[in-house]
Amino acid sequence: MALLTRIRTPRDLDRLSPEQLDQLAAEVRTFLVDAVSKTGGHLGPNLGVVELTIALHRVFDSPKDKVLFDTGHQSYVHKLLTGRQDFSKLKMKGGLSGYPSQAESEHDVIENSHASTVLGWADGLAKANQILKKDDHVVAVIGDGALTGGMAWEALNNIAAAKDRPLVIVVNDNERSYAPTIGGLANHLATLRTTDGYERFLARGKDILERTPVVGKPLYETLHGAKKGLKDFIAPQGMFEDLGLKYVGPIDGHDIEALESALTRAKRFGGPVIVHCLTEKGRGYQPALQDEADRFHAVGKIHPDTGLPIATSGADWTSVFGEEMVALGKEREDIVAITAAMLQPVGLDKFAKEFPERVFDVGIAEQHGAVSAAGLATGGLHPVFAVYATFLNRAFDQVLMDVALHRCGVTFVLDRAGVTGTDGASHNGMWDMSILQVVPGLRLAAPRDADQVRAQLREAVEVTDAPTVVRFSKGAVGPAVPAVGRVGGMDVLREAGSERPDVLLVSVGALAPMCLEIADLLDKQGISTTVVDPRWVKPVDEALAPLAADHRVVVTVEDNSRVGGVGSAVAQALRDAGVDVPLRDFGIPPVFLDHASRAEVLAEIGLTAPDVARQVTGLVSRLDGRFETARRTVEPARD
Ligand SMILES: Cc1ncc(C[n+]2csc(CCOP(=O)(O)OP(=O)(O)O)c2C)c(N)n1
Ligand SMILES: CC(=O)[C@@H](O)[C@H](O)COP(=O)(O)O
Ligand SMILES: [Mg+2]
Repeated sequence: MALLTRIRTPRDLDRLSPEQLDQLAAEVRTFLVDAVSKTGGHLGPNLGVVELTIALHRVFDSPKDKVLFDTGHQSYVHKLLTGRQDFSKLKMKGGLSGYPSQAESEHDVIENSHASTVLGWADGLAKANQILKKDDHVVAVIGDGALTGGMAWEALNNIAAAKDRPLVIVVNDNERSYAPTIGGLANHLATLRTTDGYERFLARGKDILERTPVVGKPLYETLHGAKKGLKDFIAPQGMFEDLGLKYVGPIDGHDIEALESALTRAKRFGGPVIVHCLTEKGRGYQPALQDEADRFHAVGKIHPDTGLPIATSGADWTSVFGEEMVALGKEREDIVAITAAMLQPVGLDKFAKEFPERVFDVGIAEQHGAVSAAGLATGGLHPVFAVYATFLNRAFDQVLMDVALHRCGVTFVLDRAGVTGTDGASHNGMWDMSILQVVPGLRLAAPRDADQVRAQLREAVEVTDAPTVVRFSKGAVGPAVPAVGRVGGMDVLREAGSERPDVLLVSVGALAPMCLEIADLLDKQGISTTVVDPRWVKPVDEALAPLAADHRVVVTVEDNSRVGGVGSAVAQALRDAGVDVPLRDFGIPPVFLDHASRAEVLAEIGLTAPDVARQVTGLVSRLDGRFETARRTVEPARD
């Protein structure tokens, strides 16, 4: 690491020779494999942008110039070159974020890990520079996958309209999201990739012609002057040029010299320009290159030399869902599946293998996924759209106004619901049970264990006139939590065992084991508790209000924002039923959560059994004066 450790700021790159730059790239790759194999992270994407990021920071002057990354998962090299080389706690509490972080560095801008937003940011920054007459440059790096997102095209439409507004767009084209990127855009990029770039031709032609000054130079000027016809003839630039964007490329994204040349030309262009870079996800690391599934897009801890996972997790929520989908697919031909470029991460890979014609990868296009689901349902099928909870946020209007308004039988399966933790604020699935509360007719299930995932998925796909949602956590599925009874549609997980029970504890989804632990802790305080799992949290079960009336306190516990979540809905249901029982709702506070493990985040926000039990004990004690009694008995002895 002789060179890498000497790079403290991007300006330290300026003095390096071409040979040293190649050595630096090799050192960065070695560092990435060594560090990320220990912590887990986005190894493949970052191995693919080593030379690109070095060239970017040599041509542009961050932080004066803004170097922006779409999704941000490929910003590890950027961090290494901007003074952050301790990756020992990557994505861990107190360690580096796995994405850009303004708190970490003045070189970082976009912290949002949701794809396809970088061009919007860049458009705004470029407009600000123009109005404020700042000569700062804006360069936005967007992957071929992120380019399939609708917002990217909304931004391009605006960017292309301003021919005089400098903005450099780098398309990091590695032909993959997780799997190969789908769609017409991917095909178009492939055309551009295979065409012998006009720029290369021009560069070669210029080199030859300039060596013959008498004839060459005037001839070069003539050719350059006729470049439109020449360009179309030699290398059709397709839609980017048709949109009015200057296109530079395709450029070898692993050739620092070629990259610097293209980026320098783009920087000087004085308007919006696209630099199309061809890169290789996982480059330089054989295990990644051999991994056809996703080229080590996001890995856990791995053996650095083999790439094999160190810890193999047991059954997880995702695989339980994926297996039940295959069973359902065999039973019902109308069941089809949708993914937004995440077939394997959401567990649809087995379904796709079994029913290749009944699964649709729409690209990173959740809004389109939801609307096309409305079309599929209207056409007589039952689509199951599997998506991470946090990514459904952007398709809220489509769920509301296309799926629900038209009473379409569409099932949304939200993986990574609740606190995920290590991917930072924008990855927590903490908003779905709030924003979806307002969707008329929508039914929302939160399974508590594997059996309930299977059961509630089956119940969901039976609904043909409204959207249904099944949401579950990230990672290993918890222990089976059997019901001991039933009230209305709700499972009773624990009887209070007393005539006038103190607490009705409404347990939501995967927090069931924690809720049973809370009941045990309350039991030790002489507080009797009934624990119920509503299973379908929206609409609130009609039996809940009468059941609450038989208790002295209602407590709800959910892995979702407290604001507008299940607790709020239950409180409203009690009010509507005229049941005047105190309610205390426990959930995630309305804040952005810093990256840490799920357990660390839950502890930080007080969503643990001891924390909840302590607060409920205080509430019950205050209710019946026990607190007063207790205080009197502990008053200091009179002297
Ligand atoms: C809205 C949204 N949907 C899905 C994801 C999950 N995701 C993260 S990276 C990625 C693939 C990105 O592909 P690309 O933009 O080509 O970047 P690469 O990893 O190839 O560098 C996806 C689908 C996301 N971050 N945001
Ligand atoms: C950057 C991105 O959005 C995905 O790669 C995400 O980080 C994957 O999350 P999981 O590791 O939970 O599948
Ligand atoms: Mg890509």
